[in-house]
Amino acid sequence: MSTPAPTPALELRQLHKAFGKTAIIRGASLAVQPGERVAIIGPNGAGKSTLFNLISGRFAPTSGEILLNGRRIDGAKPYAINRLGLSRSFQVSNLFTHLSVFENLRCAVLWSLGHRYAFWKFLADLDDANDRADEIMELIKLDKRRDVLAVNLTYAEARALEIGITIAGGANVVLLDEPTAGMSQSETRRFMHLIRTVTEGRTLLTVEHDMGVVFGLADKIAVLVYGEVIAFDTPEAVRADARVQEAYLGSVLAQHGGQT
Ligand SMILES: Nc1ncnc2c1ncn2[C@@H]1O[C@H](COP(=O)(O)OP(=O)(O)OP(=O)(O)O)[C@@H](O)[C@H]1O
Repeated sequence: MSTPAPTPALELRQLHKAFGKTAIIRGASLAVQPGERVAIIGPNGAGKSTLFNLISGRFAPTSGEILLNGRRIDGAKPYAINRLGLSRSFQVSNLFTHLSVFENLRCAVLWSLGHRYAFWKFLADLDDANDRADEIMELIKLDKRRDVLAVNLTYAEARALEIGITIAGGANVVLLDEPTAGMSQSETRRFMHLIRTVTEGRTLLTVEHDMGVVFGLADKIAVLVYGEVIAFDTPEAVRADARVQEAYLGSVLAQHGGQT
């Protein structure tokens, strides 16, 4: 008897999204297994951000299904999806700039515990939240910057804090939108290592334009072209896929002098 296939951590089934009469996502399907790191790539305007907005609940799909750990979430509100274990990176500008690194993390932990309304529970959980904030701070390597206000962090540090906040609630599916955008090459290399550490044991979905990051980080790559997933496979298989070469990757590799 064969063992049943595991429930995907995240599954898209024939997802469609139109803005007015313009179809942007056109039957996208994808099944991401628990613990996989997946990069979504594709030409400008292919619908990558729209897909993230659908998964995280910012937009409701026109049709199709989204399942998180086997449970339908399409059309659910972002906070409800977050409570079910999916977290999306916030932009740096969403940090509390005049709180310290530690305070930002503690706020995120407390928010995820759902104690923003009950003050007595808030106090009881403060110790736990402090411990958890300390743990995350070590994980994102900002423990030496504990009391620095977010406004005074370097760009890369702020992005690390953003990722810390993203995982503060213990989400098992993490969406990162261009995590290394705006970083130097050496910062990018360090940051890839940090993303690996922080997402260990979690499922990661990332939109990324930097092919070095894509091929260095992802277990699998999903290629989105005109709102459809035209390939979903290992980096080696995607690189060798003739349709991908033709639709997208050929031109990207040419721009990068064939380097990935
Ligand atoms: N809220 C919206 N209303 C109308 N059109 C939208 C909306 N959001 C996105 N679009 C359109 O959907 C298309 C896909 O945009 P999207 O940002 O998802 O692509 P992308 O693959 O993330 O592109 P890029 O790589 O350039 O960031 C674009 O033509 C965009 O103008």
